[in-house]
Amino acid sequence: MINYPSRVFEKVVSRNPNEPEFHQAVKEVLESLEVVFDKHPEYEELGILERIVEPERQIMFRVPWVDDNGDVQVNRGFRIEFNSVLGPYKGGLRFHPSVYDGIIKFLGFEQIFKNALTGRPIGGGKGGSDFNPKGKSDGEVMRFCQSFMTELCRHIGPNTDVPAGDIGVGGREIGYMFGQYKRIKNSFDAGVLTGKGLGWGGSLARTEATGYGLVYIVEEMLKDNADSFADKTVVISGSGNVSIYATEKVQQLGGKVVAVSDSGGYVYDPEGIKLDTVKRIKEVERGRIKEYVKEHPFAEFVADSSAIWMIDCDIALPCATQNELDGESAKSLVANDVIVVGEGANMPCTPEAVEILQESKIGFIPGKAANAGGVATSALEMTQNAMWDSWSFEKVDAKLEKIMVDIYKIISTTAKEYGKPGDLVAGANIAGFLKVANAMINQGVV
Ligand SMILES: NC(=O)C1=CN([C@@H]2O[C@H](COP(=O)(O)OP(=O)(O)OC[C@H]3O[C@@H](n4cnc5c(N)ncnc54)[C@H](O)[C@@H]3O)[C@@H](O)[C@H]2O)C=CC1
Ligand SMILES: O=C(O)CCC(=O)C(=O)O
Repeated sequence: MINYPSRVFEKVVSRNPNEPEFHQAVKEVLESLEVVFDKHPEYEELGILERIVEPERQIMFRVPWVDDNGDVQVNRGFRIEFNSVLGPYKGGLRFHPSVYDGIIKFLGFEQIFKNALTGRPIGGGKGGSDFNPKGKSDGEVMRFCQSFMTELCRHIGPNTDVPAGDIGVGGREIGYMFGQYKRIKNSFDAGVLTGKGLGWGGSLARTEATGYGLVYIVEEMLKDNADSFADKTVVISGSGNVSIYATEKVQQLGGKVVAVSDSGGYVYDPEGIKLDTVKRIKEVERGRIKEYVKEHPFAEFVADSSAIWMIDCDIALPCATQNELDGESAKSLVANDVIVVGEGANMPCTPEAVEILQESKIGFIPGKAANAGGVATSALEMTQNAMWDSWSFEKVDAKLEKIMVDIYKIISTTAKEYGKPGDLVAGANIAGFLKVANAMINQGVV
């Protein structure tokens, strides 16, 4: 007879057809949990898995807006409120043309366990739209965000569901959405969104948090092996929020980042990436990374973003998007004697890549632990909002660092306890699951 997680997985596939990313995320978690059910038959008796894979609520809505030519455009909006057993639904909004319910569902599912690992009282959710902000004017982005929030505001609130940014959603978009929420509700509910501007309820260090947090947890793993980032050569994909601030922290710790990318390709700068240039191109001009080589003649641009993993390095940090690092890329990292891969993005490594990296004994930290610093700092922003207070950068950063060190300890200890020492995928999935499952038992069948 097939075991409990496999039976639940089969049902997930048949009830959610054509959603391969969601299947991938669920499969990885359920496979890790097989060892848990031998010790805890009560989870099966209470249908914990059947409930955990089913979102509490899924919202899909029309987002009509008018472009600069006066033409009406229609996009799809999504919010998937996955699990609120630990606190209000919490997770970002992604604006990208690839968005459909399968992507939002995989991200929302990951968010449940990630948020549990942070130790903060936050449930899991995610949302977004197939709107493509690339090439849109500020006015178009504003009108889109206002229309998106006109519907979303019915479903969110500081104690209900608290969205934030993700791919394609940064400070500008959060500002437009907050303005529209406040206008409709006639209420300055600072805690309804995180990633806000510093002058109106945002937290210092939230912008930096995901990238910094990633580097803190990787540094902790290196420390466990009597090593550090100093003098390490590092490759970081993407050149958005997570990548930029991971690069900044690696550089502060004495490492050399030699390559970053966007969906058009990567730049390789053997002298070390000049972060000021990347910040200007991406954060101010909203341009393409290939512009970098115009200013730095020793750098090279290669119009193939996936080839970034062929570059010789010590540490690889995928910080762009799901499934960006496949089996071939993993083989190349192994051949180049990489020592650690830390996932800054959500599910950036394919299952085949994870298997290859783990079999080769490369230190591997999965996204739900490695990129948890962003949402953890969002929770710190919610705390400050609830207290009508704002903390210094140093205070928030110190809390973030401690949260990341604690996550590393929890996931490595849990992996050992369940007979899988060094397997941080299992450690993260099991530790996150136990916290959520036990709270679900306490709260009854709801
Ligand atoms: N922003 C946050 O606080 C958090 C983000 N994440 C995850 O980190 C990843 C990146 O998110 P952000 O930096 O916030 O988004 P962003 O929109 O600021 O940046 C995304 C970057 O990835 C690049 N990109 C997209 N597809 C690519 C590809 N195939 N190859 C190379 N580059 C590609 C884009 O050009 C852009 O530079 C996503 O997986 C997101 O879910 C995870 C935790 C928190
Ligand atoms: O800060 C947040 O709530 C969102 C973070 C996020 O979307 C993520 O962890 O993937």
